[in-house]
Amino acid sequence: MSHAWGYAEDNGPERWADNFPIANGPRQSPIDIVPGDSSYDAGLKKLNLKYDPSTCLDILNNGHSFQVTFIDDNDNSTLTDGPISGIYRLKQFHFHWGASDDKGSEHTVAGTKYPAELHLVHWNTKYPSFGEAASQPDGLAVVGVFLQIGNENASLQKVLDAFDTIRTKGKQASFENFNPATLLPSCLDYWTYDGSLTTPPLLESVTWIVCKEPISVSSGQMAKFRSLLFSAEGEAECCMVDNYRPPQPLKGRAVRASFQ
Ligand SMILES: NS(=O)(=O)c1ccc2c(c1)[C@H]1CCC[C@H]1[C@@H](c1ccccc1Cl)N2
Ligand SMILES: [Zn+2]
Repeated sequence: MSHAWGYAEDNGPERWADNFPIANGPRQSPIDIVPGDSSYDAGLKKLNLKYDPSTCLDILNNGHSFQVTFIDDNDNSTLTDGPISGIYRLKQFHFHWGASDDKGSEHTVAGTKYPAELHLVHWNTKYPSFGEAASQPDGLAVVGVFLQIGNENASLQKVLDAFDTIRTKGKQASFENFNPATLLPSCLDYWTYDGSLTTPPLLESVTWIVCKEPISVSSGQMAKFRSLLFSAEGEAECCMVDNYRPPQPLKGRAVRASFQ
């Protein structure tokens, strides 16, 4: 029985290929985005993100990160336009972060790491469910937003205030009436490329949409992220930090920019 994947020495990103050979596939994520190598595409539309706070359901410590999950049986919270066609529904958002402010993001920009990265996960409604979409090359669209150290982020604080109820793996609590649009930067310029989930099962089904402009997070708020645990209640405590995969080979993929 293979032990579960994680981010430790014995089950981390360098070992994922043992159980998930697609880890060495042609369209793996994240990547290092080199702005000078990206090509401006005038055909790329502006992102159209329409989120209804009443679709916000709960918050969960899934043992790899924490996620806020949304009701996705209707088109009340969607992503349209941008680099995609059709309607993609918001399923969940989650973050990746480091043990210190000098690392934590999954994507990097010309080698620069941010202390954290937000992922808003959407699935293509041409497929019957998230699970079905996750196995299709055009099934998912994830909007990535970098966090940089600065002023306290009041919107993010609403999420962090729920952490005491989900400190350990498997803990879940109701989390309602939150508008994830309040976590987006004011400028929605983006880079886009074809990639994958950044954790097992590493499915190559993601259109990545990475915002150029970061949002702010205070050092105190970053400390709150690091108060979560990978471990379940009653297990030896293991701080939830460094839950990021490093950049993967581009393998000839184009990275397009929505801005000049
Ligand atoms: N970092 S990321 O944005 O590339 C990302 C986005 C969505 C999902 C994942 C990672 C991983 C995380 C745990 C489960 C798996 C996936 C999933 C969840 C439940 C059922 C199936 C699957 Cl594939 N959801
Ligand atoms: Zn993620």
